Amino acid sequence: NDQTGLYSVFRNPWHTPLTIFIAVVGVIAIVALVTVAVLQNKPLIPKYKYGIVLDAGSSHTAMYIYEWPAEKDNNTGRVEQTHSCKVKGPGISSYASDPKKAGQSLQVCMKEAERFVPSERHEETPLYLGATAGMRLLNIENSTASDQVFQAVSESLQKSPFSFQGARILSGQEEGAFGWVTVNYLDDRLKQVCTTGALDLGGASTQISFVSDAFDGSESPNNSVNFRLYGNDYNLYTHSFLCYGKDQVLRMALSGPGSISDPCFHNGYSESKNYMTLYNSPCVSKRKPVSSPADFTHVGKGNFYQCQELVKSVFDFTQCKYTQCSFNGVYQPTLQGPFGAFSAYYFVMNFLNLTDTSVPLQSVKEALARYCSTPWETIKKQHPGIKLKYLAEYCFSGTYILTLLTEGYNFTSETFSKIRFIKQIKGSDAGWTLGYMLNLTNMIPAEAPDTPLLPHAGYVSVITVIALVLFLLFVLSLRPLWPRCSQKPQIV
Ligand SMILES: Nc1ncnc2c1ncn2[C@@H]1O[C@H](COP(=O)(O)OP(=O)(O)OP(=O)(O)O)[C@@H](O)[C@H]1O
Repeated sequence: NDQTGLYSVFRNPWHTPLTIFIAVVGVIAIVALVTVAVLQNKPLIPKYKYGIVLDAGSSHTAMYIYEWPAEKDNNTGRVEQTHSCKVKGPGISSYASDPKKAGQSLQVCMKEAERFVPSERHEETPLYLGATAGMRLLNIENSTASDQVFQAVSESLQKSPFSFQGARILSGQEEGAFGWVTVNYLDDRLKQVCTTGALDLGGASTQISFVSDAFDGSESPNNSVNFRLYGNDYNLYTHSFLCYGKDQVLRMALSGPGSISDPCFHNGYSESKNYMTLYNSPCVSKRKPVSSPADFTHVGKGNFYQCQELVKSVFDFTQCKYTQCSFNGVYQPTLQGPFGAFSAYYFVMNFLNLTDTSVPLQSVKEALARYCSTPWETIKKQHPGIKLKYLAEYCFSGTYILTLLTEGYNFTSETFSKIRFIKQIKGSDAGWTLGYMLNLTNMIPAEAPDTPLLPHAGYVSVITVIALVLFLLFVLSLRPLWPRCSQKPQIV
């Protein structure tokens, strides 16, 4: 019949119930496969965990909040600083005569932490307080007062909703080593053989830490720290010089020869200062003159080269019982690799516009010499927004930094260019706090964690391509069932 004949002519050979069925099932299977692949392996909605570290330094206390994806505790480079808070007032060691105030001073930052860490995470968030050189000095001077300060800050931190893990003094070695861990963790260097050395300049101590092929720890075991991180063994050289932070060195330089007319301060600078406050530190107490007036006038004369000589006088280069030393008879192996210099190294060199280490060392010194010889009145006019105490000290601090690096640690004009002055790396402050937390939370495994073969997008693409190929093969395998077109026209 005509109607059947017409239908036969225009009928698509694929439109048989079987091919339609195969096609539908195939498409559903691919969609299902890809959906499962996408959903199964998709990163979960970020759920973060938190850790808080208080850095109780000699000049001030700072709070750092770190966060990391909850399911990735063990992966390198995933812990980030999400917030920091500067505690108002001086460092906790300055509250020796009124310890309660040390505890109270932390409260504003702790309240801030309560807002930054989601409340459902408060209870499980570890909170640490580590104290550095200021408390080391107070502990030497008056251990009862130091205990009382710790008692007061611990009581204050126990009141917070976080999981307080204790307050303690870090040894100089820990401070240096954890600073090195922080820099290398943030730089993603910990899976590599070549690491970055760490230079930290605080108010009361300074640390140098680096890996050197020439150092196996045998010559000076006290300077050796061994780590096994991500499957690599590191033998780190580290040393902390107590009293060689920039505030204490300033006292030493002031109480040394030429203390009243000071080449490290600008011409025209003149301030009345108190001898008692100058000498109330174990770093300088021995230098106190037998009979000194209550006050003295500190007058600047702005001369970099004389300042350099004065600063050099605080280092002892006369004794060394090892093959080589930095200063004060402390062993130091040959410098190796790039270095990151942070804390006061950065604050000072950044202010002086001298962070570019591709500039020859001689030109850096000349620039600093020009700055030091600028009259105090001009300096004040040029930098109206800067805290006067810092402003007055930049000439001294810059001179101390260059002298420490070159005369103290033996950086040459060539190796000076390997130093990077840094404040932060990828948004996290360089300093010991991150390394300290990573260590205490066991976040850096000794062995390298297994990494997935492919990134997520690559994985989904591979699954999709394989699914398509399988589907095509399946359809081809059904070839015998395919409807065939008749060779002859159907119209009779
Ligand atoms: N913007 C700035 N300009 C100049 N100096 C600064 C600035 N900010 C801080 N400082 C000083 O830099 C020094 C180092 O500061 P930092 O906070 O790193 O040390 P700290 O932790 O108090 O000392 P330490 O580690 O020895 O206990 C201190 O003397 C501090 O007063």
